[in-house]
Amino acid sequence: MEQSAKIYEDLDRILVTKEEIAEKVRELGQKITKDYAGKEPVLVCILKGAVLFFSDLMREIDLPVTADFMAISSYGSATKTSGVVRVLKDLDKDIVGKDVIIVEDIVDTGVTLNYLKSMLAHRGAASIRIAALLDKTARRTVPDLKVDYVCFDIPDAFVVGYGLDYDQTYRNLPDIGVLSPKIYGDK
Ligand SMILES: O=P(O)(O)OC[C@H]1O[C@H](OP(=O)(O)OP(=O)(O)O)[C@H](O)[C@@H]1O
Ligand code: HPA
Repeated sequence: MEQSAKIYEDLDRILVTKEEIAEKVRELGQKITKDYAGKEPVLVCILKGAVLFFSDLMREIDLPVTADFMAISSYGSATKTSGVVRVLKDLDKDIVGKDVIIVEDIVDTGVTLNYLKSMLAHRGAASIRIAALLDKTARRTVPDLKVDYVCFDIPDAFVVGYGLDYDQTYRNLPDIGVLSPKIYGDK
């Protein structure tokens, strides 16, 4: 871990190791393979945070999936959601009649996914489910949001690594850790 030693110094602790991530992602891939047997789901990656989870998860799904990408912006400052969701890059293909699985790195307040789910539902998808790597339920402000697949429930702390960032940094950590509050102060 020589290469990442410097950024690891900014963590209070490691929350989920890369081995634990790999195991859960494998299990989730197998579950989705069973649940969608006979179907060809569209996996929608929500950029940028979900990109590592997405690429690992799709390799664990033994079905003819297709992949599409959407970029959105919801965070006002680096650590606080603005509550306003903007689409920065839309899907390439339409999803009418498709079984869609939205792949996200983290559900925090739930505002982003709630918005995305209803937007994609309005476009006529046959079904929409959410697969999230992390779920921070303590911060939920959208209590009705159903998160169909979750790898890890986590406590209310700002986390980075395996795709998750603070100010666009730390996404390349193989593990997920709690960022030391001294790094972000009151941002
Ligand atoms: O449940 P919420 O409170 O809405 O927060 C979750 C959203 O916040 C993060 O995105 P971010 O805007 O940080 O973009 P990124 O994926 O590019 O890091 C994350 O990827 C979710 O999309
Ligand atoms: O804890 C978090 N870390 C990184 N990005 C996030 N977006 C919402 N919550 C988080």
